[in-house]
Amino acid sequence: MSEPLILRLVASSVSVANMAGRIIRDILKTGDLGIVEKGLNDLQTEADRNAQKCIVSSLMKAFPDVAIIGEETLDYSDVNPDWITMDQDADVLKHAGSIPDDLKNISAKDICIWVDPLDGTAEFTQGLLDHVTVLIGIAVKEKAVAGVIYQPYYNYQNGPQAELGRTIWGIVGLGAFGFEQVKPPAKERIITTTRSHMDGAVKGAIDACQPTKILRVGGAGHKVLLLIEGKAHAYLFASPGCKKWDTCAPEAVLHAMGGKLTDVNGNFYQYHSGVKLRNDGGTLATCLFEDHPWYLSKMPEAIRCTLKSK
Ligand SMILES: Nc1ncnc2c1ncn2[C@@H]1O[C@H](COP(=O)(O)OS(=O)(=O)O)[C@@H](OP(=O)(O)O)[C@H]1O
Ligand SMILES: [Mg+2]
Ligand SMILES: [Mg+2]
Ligand SMILES: [Mg+2]
Repeated sequence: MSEPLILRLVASSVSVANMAGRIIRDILKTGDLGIVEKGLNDLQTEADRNAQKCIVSSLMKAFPDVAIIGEETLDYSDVNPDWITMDQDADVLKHAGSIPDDLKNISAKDICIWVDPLDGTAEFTQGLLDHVTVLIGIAVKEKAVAGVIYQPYYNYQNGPQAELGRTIWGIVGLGAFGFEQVKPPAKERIITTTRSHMDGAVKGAIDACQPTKILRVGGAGHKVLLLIEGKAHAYLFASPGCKKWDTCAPEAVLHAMGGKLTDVNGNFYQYHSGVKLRNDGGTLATCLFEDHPWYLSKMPEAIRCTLKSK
């Protein structure tokens, strides 16, 4: 009998995220990023385009009845056949006996896959390579239930011989894998936030939490990696900048390991295929779910009102 659909989706997503990571690294090696300005402070490179072509074409072929939404608007008529993979990661498939009951019998029509082929594009163009992640989030009905975060330049500080890349994945109710879970330092309050889009509201919300340290880094995926590895206590971005493809995979991985991601009013985002793309309510994520209410209680009233999710 074949493995449960949720596991096959995650196993395919892990394999295709690894291939997308190789595509990203190959483009950087050419030295020509093919940068297009989609809008103000909003870049797209050949790596974003080709990585998404690889991910969406592969997943569409493997799961033709599932909705897939990617960040980039693309023409899929010229996809390189070498970028289409039907591989399924064997280590993921080993978990077939531990799937939580509510995910055992999901239906393809209830699934939406959210793809950010390259999260941290600005940082990629600036050489801040560890900020880059490939994000594939899987939602069943409105809930983010599984996610893959592939970090293509993990280890790059260790020199040219170092093996690059790592895969983190999780399923809510099963667990999260591919990293060492470390609790954040008890006597500190480290908050990670945007490096590129700081404004009065973002700063006001952070200041209200009286952090001992602020880590300004790129990418929703990278910021959630800082949480799950205990390098930050909270990810706070009191701005409607993130989209559903930024938060679906990170939210699922975080929830799978005991953290929590909501808007700044404490509401969960919804991820069914008809939902609004923009996360109007901002982002508050904590690596320990029990810390979440404290951060919510510190949100200034004016910011909570402005960022009411619509
Ligand atoms: N309109 C608007 N207002 C405020 N902030 C915005 C806006 N659009 C994008 N952003 C922030 O820009 C960062 C990069 O966006 P993306 O994650 O969409 O980019 S990408 O995946 O790298 O292409 C990301 O912030 P970082 O957290 O610094 O990565 C987004 O939250
Ligand atoms: Mg982008
Ligand atoms: Mg993104
Ligand atoms: Mg992107």
